[in-house]
Parts: sequence; C-alpha cells; structure tokens
Amino acid sequence: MIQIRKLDSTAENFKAQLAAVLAFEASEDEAIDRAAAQILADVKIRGDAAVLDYTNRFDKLDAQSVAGLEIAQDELRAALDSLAPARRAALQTAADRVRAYHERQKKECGSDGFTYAEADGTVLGQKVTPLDRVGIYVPGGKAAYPSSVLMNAIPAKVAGVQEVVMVVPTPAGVKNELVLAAAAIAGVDRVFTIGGAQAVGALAFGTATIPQVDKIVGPGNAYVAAAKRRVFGIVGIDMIAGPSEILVICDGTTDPDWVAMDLFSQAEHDELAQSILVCPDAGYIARVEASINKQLDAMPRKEVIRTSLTNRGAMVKVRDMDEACEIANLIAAEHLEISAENPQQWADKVRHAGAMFLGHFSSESLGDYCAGPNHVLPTSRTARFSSPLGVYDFQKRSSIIHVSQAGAQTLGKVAAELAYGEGLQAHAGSAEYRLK
Ligand SMILES: NC(=O)c1ccc[n+]([C@@H]2O[C@H](COP(=O)([O-])OP(=O)(O)OC[C@H]3O[C@@H](n4cnc5c(N)ncnc54)[C@H](O)[C@@H]3O)[C@@H](O)[C@H]2O)c1
Ligand SMILES: N[C@H](CO)Cc1c[nH]c[nH+]1
Ligand SMILES: [Zn+2]
Repeated sequence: MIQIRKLDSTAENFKAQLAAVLAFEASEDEAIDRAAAQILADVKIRGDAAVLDYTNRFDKLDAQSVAGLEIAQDELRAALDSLAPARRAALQTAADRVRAYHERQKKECGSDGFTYAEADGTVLGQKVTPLDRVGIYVPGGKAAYPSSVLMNAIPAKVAGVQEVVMVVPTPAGVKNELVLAAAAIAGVDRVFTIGGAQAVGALAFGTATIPQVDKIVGPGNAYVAAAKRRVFGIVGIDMIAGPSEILVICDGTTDPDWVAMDLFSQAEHDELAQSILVCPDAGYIARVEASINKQLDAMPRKEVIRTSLTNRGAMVKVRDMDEACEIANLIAAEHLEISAENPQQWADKVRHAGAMFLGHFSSESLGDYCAGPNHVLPTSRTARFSSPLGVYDFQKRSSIIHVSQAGAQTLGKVAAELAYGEGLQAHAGSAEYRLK
C-alpha cells in the first residue's frame, strides 16, 4: 500500500504544503552540490586521472585509461547492425520523427538570421552560427536512454554542429546496444563511457583525452544537474534537466488505470522523480489511488516507483479545472498532461510547462520516445524561464554592423555626444575620426 500525500486547495496552509512537496530536501541538495563541486575541482586539476578514478569508483569499472573508455565508430555501427529488426525500425522511426520536428523548428525559428539596409546605405543584421563542438550527456546510472541520444544529438546535427561528443556512464561496464545504435543513427562523432559530475567536468575543462566543448546539454541525475550549474560560464549549458516530473491535471474523464500508469511512468525513472495528480473530483482521486495500489506489484521497478511516489508524489483536490490550471502554472512541471475533455480550453490557461500533452490519448511516454518534440525539458520549476532543448540551443547569434560613410556622419555625432557624457574620450575620438 503506497501512502501518497493528499492536499486540498481549500486548506489554509495549502500554498506552503505545495511548496514543501516541490522542494528538494535542502540538506540532500547541499550534500550533492558539495560532492559535485569537489569532483569538478579534482577533474580540473588532475584531468584524466581524476576522471578514471571517479568512473572506476562510481560506475564500478576497472578501466586503466580514459582512452580505453572511448567507443569507436565501428562498435557503434556494429551495435546498430546487431539490433532485432523491429527494434531497429522503431529506433529509426523515432529518429526520423525527431529530425523532422527539429528541421521544422530550424526553419520556423529564424535560423537564417537577417539583414536590412537603412536609407544611407548602413546595413544591420544578425548572423546565426552553429556551435563548433558540443558535449551531450546521456544518462545511464539507473536506466539506459537511447531516446536521449536521439533527443540530444539530432537537434545538434540539424543545427550544423561540427563535432558532437557524447558521454554516457556504463555501470559495471555494461554497454547498452540500443544506446550505441542510437549514437550511430544520430551521427554522434565521439562517445566516452563516463558519467556523473566527472563527465561534466571533463567536457567543461577538457583533459588530455577528452576534448573541451563549447556547451554541455542533456539531462541527468542530481549530481549531473549540480555539476552543470557549476560549470556554466566556462561552457554554455542548456538548462537544468534533472529528475523527471509529471503533473496530470484531470477532469475525471480518463480511465484511472491510464492516469495511474502515467504517474508511474515518470516515478520509475528515479527515487527523486516527481508525479503529481491535480483533480477537482475527490472520488476520482480515490480511484486513481486504488489503481496505483492494484498495478504497482506488476512493475519491475516498483521499489523506485514506491519511493518516488511516497516521498515526492502528491494528489491534489482542487475546486475546479480553472484552479487546476493556476496550480499548473505554480508547479511549472517538466511534463503536463491535460487529461480532459476539450483540453485546449485548459491549455490556453497554462503558461508554464516544459511540454504539454493534450487529451486522453497523449500519454507523456509518447513524447519521451517518438512524438517528435524534444524530451529534454526543464525541471524543478525552471519551465518558468527555460524551454525544451532545441536547435536554437546549438546556435548562437552575432550582430552585424556595416556602417556606410554617410551613416558614419550621423551615427558618429550621436556616439561622440554620448561618449563625452560617459567621460570616455577614446570612444568619442574613434567616432569623430570618421566624420568628414
Ligand atoms: N529532464 C529530462 O529531460 C530527463 C530525461 C531523461 C532522464 N532524466 C532523468 O535523468 C536522471 C538519470 O539519472 P541516473 O542516475 O539514471 O543516471 P546519470 O547518468 O544521470 O547518473 C549516473 C552517474 O551519477 C554519478 N553518481 C551516482 N551516485 C553518486 C554519488 N553518490 N556521488 C557522486 N556521483 C554519483 C555517477 O558518476 C554515475 O555515473 C533521472 O533522474 C531521470 O529522471 C531526465
Ligand atoms: N521522461 C524522460 C524525461 O524526463 C525521458 C525519457 C527517456 N526515456 C524514457 N523517458
Ligand atoms: Zn520518461
């Protein structure tokens, strides 16, 4: 029997109770951050030797060198060729759909830059360039994520990134063939079987064996998320994509077994994953809870699910679906399922969610694998200001300023005036030299 926390939005201290559900245990958070900081500092100083030590310790390997942890292209190709036909076809279909979506995104999101000319011949614009080299983190501690290989590498390649360096831990040295096959399909350039904060450090600082990258993207556990936060500035990062989350807002019209399984689907990722149901119908909440208890024993990862739902799960009774949408905006979940009749009316009221799944048939799991949009999404309420991983994460923009001689006469006077105002003589001088 799982005891899931029950909240009622009419309770006086409801907001505080909800905040407590969403918060991570502060002491745990600090301990993880300290551990990540110490690992990063060590990798920065000792390079490969530190990466090797932590990899052998945390992933229970007996590797002799970091070079020995690189997987050659031949091995990626062989993994692809070894797949059973149905699995290979599914992987290819997922890759094709993810690529199609991101190609559309590239076209629609202003990837070509722009220029325009002013009347005096001055040209202004913006140039968009892909990053040269990116590191993609593919999680691998508690589960293997071939789908995350596709979700990270395909948008990078669509953006035009020249070199994609993938890191993925292989606990006890067990390589996942589907992960390697996905790397082959997605065109990953180099793969190292390392993970955790040490992999983030290696990509951020570079080591004798692992090339320094310009940006690190991809999801991971709390150690990976803490390490990414800490290396931001030395390299770019995409977002904080930590332990998975699902918020289901339901009007009570979906089969309770479906919703229970949807809650399991994210809980099974990690003990720290979070699954929340928000519904105006107390009877329906009770039916989902009964279904959870009915279905749990058949789940191979039932202990992970149990811990996640017990420690971080919640079922929230609200006044109505309007209030459910307000709470969805507060929670700003990684995944929001609007499991309701006429879901669009509720989606219109939601501003903060990494991805929205509308209607009874859009299970979150379809988005995880093959719908097409990216499954690397902001967690821990960062959907208030972050977006899904996309082609735009692998591009940067440069401003273009090409001033004509005529333009220099007008702009030069404005700039010089403001430069004198700031007390910056050389700025004024360089503008004034170009005046006739
Ligand atoms: N938000 C997203 O888009 C998304 C997508 C897929 C997965 N996820 C999440 O990614 C996470 C994957 O986690 P995972 O653990 O399976 O794999 P992981 O690869 O993120 O982490 C494994 C690594 O963590 C490090 N580690 C483990 N225990 C440690 C300790 N005590 N001290 C220091 N380092 C330690 C080890 O180096 C290990 O190699 C899950 O939380 C899952 O929910 C998120
Ligand atoms: N739900 C994860 C993102 O939070 C992605 C994933 C990959 N495989 C299964 N699920
Ligand atoms: Zn998932």
